[in-house]
Amino acid sequence: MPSAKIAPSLLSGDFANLANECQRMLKDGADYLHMDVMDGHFVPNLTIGAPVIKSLRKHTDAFLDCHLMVAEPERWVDDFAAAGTNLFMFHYEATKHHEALIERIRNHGMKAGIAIKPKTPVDAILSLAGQVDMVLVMTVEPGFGGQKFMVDCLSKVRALRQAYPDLDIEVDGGLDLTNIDEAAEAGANVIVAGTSIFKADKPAEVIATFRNTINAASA
Ligand SMILES: O=C(CO)[C@@H](O)[C@H](O)COP(=O)(O)O
Repeated sequence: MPSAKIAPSLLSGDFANLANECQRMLKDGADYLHMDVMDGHFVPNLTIGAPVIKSLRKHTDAFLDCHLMVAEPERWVDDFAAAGTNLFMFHYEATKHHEALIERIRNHGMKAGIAIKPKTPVDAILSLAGQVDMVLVMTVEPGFGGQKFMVDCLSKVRALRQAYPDLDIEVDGGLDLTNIDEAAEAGANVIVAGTSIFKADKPAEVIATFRNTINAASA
């Protein structure tokens, strides 16, 4: 399995101080910055859009892992590419035109990712997973930080890892020091975490433990 990448979710950071929060996470060892984009339709919450990514890009060269929890993700490819997004992660449930969207994202110079909600079976994306740079298995219902980790979702990670030994498989939602072992054992290598990193006394130690646990499982 590929090496660990730890992606703090800025949803748990201070939105009024976003550039500094990103720098803080990078200094503490983050590999990616996970940006949660919510439209109030696909999920019952509203966060940021491409203008914020564009502003942030002026402050950092870091890998921006943008998770679009939006209806009609096709509408936003141009804007997010122009804003400086590295990876455009869309939801399987949000479109019927998966392959065309993957191609369009790539043609705009971004990496492409596909995400599934907890109730979506893994079979829905088993073949599509071979066409993307990263798959995201949600381990909470998308929309809010601070929810309880849904351990049952790890069976989907196991199935994906078995089918794709070299794929980046991301998990997101409720990840913390009590469940990172299970996520690692299932085969996840990209860890998104908001609450457990931002609320920690020493975020750098949490990030390091996540990384060591994933890398130990893949050794
Ligand atoms: O996409 C989402 C929620 O929809 C996540 O990225 C959360 O922001 C993760 O936060 P924690 O569950 O780790 O607090």
